[in-house]
Amino acid sequence: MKIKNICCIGAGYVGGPTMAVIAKQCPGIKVTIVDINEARILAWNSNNFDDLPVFEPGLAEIVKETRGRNLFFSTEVDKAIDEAEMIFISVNTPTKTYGKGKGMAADLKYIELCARQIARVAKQDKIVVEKSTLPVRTASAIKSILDNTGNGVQFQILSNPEFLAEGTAVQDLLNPDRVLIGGDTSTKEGNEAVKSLVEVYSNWIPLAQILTTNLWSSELSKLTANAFLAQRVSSINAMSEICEETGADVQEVSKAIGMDSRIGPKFLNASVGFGGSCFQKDILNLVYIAKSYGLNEAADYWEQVILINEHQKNRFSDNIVKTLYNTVSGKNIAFLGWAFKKDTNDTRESPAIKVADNLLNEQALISVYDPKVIEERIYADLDYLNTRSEEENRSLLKVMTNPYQACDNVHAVAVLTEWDEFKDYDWKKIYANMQKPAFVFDGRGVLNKEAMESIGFVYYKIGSGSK
Ligand SMILES: NC(=O)c1ccc[n+]([C@@H]2O[C@H](COP(=O)([O-])OP(=O)(O)OC[C@H]3O[C@@H](n4cnc5c(N)ncnc54)[C@H](O)[C@@H]3O)[C@@H](O)[C@H]2O)c1
Ligand SMILES: O=c1ccn([C@@H]2O[C@H](COP(=O)(O)OP(=O)(O)O[C@H]3O[C@H](CO)[C@@H](O)[C@H](O)[C@H]3O)[C@@H](O)[C@H]2O)c(=O)[nH]1
Repeated sequence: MKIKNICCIGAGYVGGPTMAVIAKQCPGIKVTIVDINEARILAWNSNNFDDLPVFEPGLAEIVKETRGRNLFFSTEVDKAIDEAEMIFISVNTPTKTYGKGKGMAADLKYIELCARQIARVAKQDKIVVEKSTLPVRTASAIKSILDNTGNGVQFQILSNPEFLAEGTAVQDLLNPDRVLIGGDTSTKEGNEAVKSLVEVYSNWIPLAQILTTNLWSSELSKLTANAFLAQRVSSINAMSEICEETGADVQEVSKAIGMDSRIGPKFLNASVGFGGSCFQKDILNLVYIAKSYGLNEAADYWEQVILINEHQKNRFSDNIVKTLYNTVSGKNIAFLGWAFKKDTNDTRESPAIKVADNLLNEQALISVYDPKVIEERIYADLDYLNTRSEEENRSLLKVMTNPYQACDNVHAVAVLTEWDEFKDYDWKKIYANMQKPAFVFDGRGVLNKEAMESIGFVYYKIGSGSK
């Protein structure tokens, strides 16, 4: 079937950019993104393109080009489902916070609601595409709901996991390493559905990069990819601690091992820990799946990736306390960066949150500057932890709109996100206005050690031994 009308349920970090790029590359397809969150849809429809709910380099330009042409944002979910031949489900699948599997399993309630809504509304055959990241075998649950509660129309389920990384979403979507499409390859209808989606992507992606598999391989490949990526970060972070004790430098070690073509140079940056909405959630989900099949050794193996990540965040804040003469009570610490990585306004699972919480427990006073994250978000992240009252969070932590103000008169500066602009600051000016000795804790390894030390800073870089 040649697709002319696509609906995407979920206008978030994945639904928004993914569909904007499909609309750009396929002017003949009408793409409607729907969401129950009215404020979010309003923001996507804003005439001020700085107000779009997702910040991604290059995204505003694409929305400007396509919105109103063949890209539409709406809260009319039923209407968009009814009109579309192909429906992407791109809703959130967070870690469960209640009941069986609490803290590990993926919460599929939003997925199920979408399936039931599609079944209720659909009056013609539809192709339903899983864009959200899902536990392996979710497609069978979606199919069961659709077939048992639908109006007798035929549904084909495809799995089309998204591999974009935030901050580079537009580039990743325009030039993906691969697109993965899983379908029911045992039936003619299943194969035809796969072909329809391949055709959509083939408008801009070479066929050799569009991989088709069975449904379960596709679903599991997404969890596997994230587990492998996060494992690399935890592996290099585990080495960073050994580097610090032995006088090795983790950046030199990364370079040395990355030049081995079997290892490769990417994803070897030691850091204060990985964040983002996916890695932790997806690995916990994988661990839960393995446990549910009784595969305890496999579960323990992958769980270690999370444990090292927790350790890395705690180790960073512990080092700040230890270095500041074992007390930060009443001391001012500036945070440069709150987002979980550069070039995004997303803060989900950002290591900055845990590091701040640890330091606030030690009664530190924190001033935060992030070029893209708004004050409201920072307080919401802290309040969500429920460690202390909202009033206390607001009195102990201040959000600044100017980095020099954030660093004014502080005892220490901590770099929590690798924003490029941090490298270009007037560090002499920052030094002059700080308490002495002036400490810098570089959790991202972005500043130049020699330059910082020559200004006079006591400079600590993650994974850099001083021995
Ligand atoms: N964020 C990423 O970089 C990324 C990358 C690849 C895959 N994923 C996966 O994609 C999925 C979506 O992630 P996200 O970051 O875009 O989430 P998000 O929270 O930014 O967006 C999800 C949206 O779905 C909406 N929604 C939920 N239930 C709905 C319903 N019944 N009807 C209409 N709208 C509904 C929410 O209001 C929200 O706006 C997740 O499964 C995630 O694991 C995320
Ligand atoms: O060498 C590295 C690489 C990454 N990170 C950190 O790891 C986290 C995740 O980074 P990244 O993977 O670049 O961003 P995400 O947007 O979380 O993307 C991941 O998660 C998405 C959601 O599933 C997938 O689609 C992507 O392929 C996968 O890279 C961030 O906190 C980074 O700072 C490091 O500390 N060191």
